[in-house]
Amino acid sequence: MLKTKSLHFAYNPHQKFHFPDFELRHKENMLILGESGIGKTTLLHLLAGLLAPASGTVQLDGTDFSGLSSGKLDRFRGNHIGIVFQRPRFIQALTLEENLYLAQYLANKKRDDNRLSEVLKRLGIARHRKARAHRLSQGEQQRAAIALALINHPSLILADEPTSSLDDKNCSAVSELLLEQAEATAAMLVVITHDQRLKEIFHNTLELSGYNTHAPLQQAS
Ligand SMILES: Nc1ncnc2c1ncn2[C@@H]1O[C@H](COP(=O)(O)OP(=O)(O)OP(=O)(O)O)[C@@H](O)[C@H]1O
Repeated sequence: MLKTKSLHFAYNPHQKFHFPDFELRHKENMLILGESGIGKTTLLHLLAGLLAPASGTVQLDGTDFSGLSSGKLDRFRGNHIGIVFQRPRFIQALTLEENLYLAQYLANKKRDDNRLSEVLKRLGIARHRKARAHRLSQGEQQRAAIALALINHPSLILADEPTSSLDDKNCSAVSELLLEQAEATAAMLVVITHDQRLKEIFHNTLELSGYNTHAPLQQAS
């Protein structure tokens, strides 16, 4: 289960974020919506343990992030959380498969060719495994970013604007792919976006509508 409680964060004293509490169980998914600059990526980074809250807690399957040293948190993230970043974070000098092997290595996992082939096949990019990341088309890079997030069987998948630069056809394909993959691995899926098209695909939504500490936000469903 993913659970947040009284999450506060500030980049500076003038802009304070207070995020609503929510819980998500395995196989559940949630869309976090809100206008540009409202704090969606900030919340996603708190859920990934990439940012530490000023106060409040994030718990994933009983592990409270605040109880982990930064090294332990990095390993925990590598093993349990898959992140689809807004801009794919590949090492451009490496091939797609080398990037995926590296992700397995960094999570202290054994090199697993079967898993790699399975993920690439499911995402329809198996023929590109020997290609360098920058040679892939935008849509292929998007799917490769999902492969990178899924390779280590995460229990939580976090996706930052995975469809914002895609046309309608690829937008549905990518969202269905994320939902399918989450379902297949009993993972939780959190997608943040300002892409209103996703409202038709995801039913559990959390709308961020303000970020001062005196205006707690509400969870909608
Ligand atoms: N590293 C940072 N240092 C200072 N301010 C930051 C930093 N990152 C983000 N901000 C500010 O915090 C606010 C929220 O940013 P965030 O990226 O979380 O918003 P967002 O809702 O994801 O926006 P978008 O939809 O445009 O990506 C913005 O005003 C942004 O300028």
